[in-house]
Amino acid sequence: MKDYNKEKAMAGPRPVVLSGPSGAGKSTLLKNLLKEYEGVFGFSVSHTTRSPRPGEENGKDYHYVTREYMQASIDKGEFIESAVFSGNMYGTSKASVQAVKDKNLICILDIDMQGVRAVKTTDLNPIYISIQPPSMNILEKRLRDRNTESEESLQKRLDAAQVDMEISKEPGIFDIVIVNDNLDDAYGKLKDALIEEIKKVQKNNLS
Ligand SMILES: Nc1nc2c(ncn2[C@@H]2O[C@H](COP(=O)(O)OP(=O)(O)O)[C@@H](O)[C@H]2O)c(=O)[nH]1
Ligand SMILES: Nc1ncnc2c1ncn2[C@@H]1O[C@H](COP(=O)(O)OP(=O)(O)O)[C@@H](O)[C@H]1O
Repeated sequence: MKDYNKEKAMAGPRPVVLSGPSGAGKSTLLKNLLKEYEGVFGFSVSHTTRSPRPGEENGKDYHYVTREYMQASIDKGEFIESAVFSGNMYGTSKASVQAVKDKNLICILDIDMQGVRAVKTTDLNPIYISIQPPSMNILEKRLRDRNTESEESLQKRLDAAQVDMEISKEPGIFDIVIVNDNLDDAYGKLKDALIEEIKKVQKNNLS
C-alpha cells in the first residue's frame, strides 16, 4: 500500500481531459486557465492534419502535420490516442503529454469523445470534464460567429455535437459536466473542480 502511494505521488498531478462539442468553449476556458495559472497547467499540444486558423501557432495550438506523417507516427506507436474528426486526423502523442509531465504541471488534454474513450483504456488516470453548450442553437450561433469554419465543416461539427451532447449525459463517462452559458460562471465551475489539484501543484512549487 505504501509503495502504491509512493508511486502515485511520483506520478505527479492528475491530468485533466476537457471534452465536449466543437464550439462549446473548451479552448476559451483552457486558455483562461493557462493564463491565470501559469506554472500550474501545461497544454498537451496535439497533432492534427487540419490547416491552422489565423492566429494559431504551430507547436503551440497544434503540431500541424500531413496525413502521411501522422499515420507513420501512429504506426510507430508514438501516439496515446488518435481519431478522425470532421475529416481530419487528431491525436495525442506520448511526447506531448510527457513534455508537460516533465515540468510537473497538470497536463490538459482537449480531445473529442473518441479520444476520451481511448484514454479510458490507458493508465493516464485523468479527471474527465465535459464542457457543454446551453443549447444546439446557441452552439451554432457561437460557431458561426467564430468565423473559422466552412459551411461543410460547420455542419459536420454540428452533427458531431448532437451525438456528443447525448453521450455526455450518460453516467460514468465524465466526472463533471459544465454547461458554458455565462463564461465567467463556467470558468468559476472549472476552477472549483480543479482547485484541489491546483493547490497541490502550488504547494509543491513552493517547497
Ligand atoms: N481524439 C482527439 N481529439 C482531439 C485532439 N485534439 C483536438 N481534438 C478534438 O478535435 C475536435 C476539433 O478540434 P478543432 O479542429 O481545434 O476545432 P474546435 O474544437 O472547433 O476548435 C475537438 O473536439 C477537439 O477536442 C486529439 O489529440 N485527440
Ligand atoms: N460563454 C460564452 N458566451 C459566449 N461566447 C462564448 C462563450 N464561450 C465561448 N464563446 C465563444 O464561442 C466560440 C467557440 O468557443 P471555443 O473556445 O473556440 O470552443 P471549442 O474550443 O470548444 O471549439 C468562440 O468564438 C468563443 O469566443
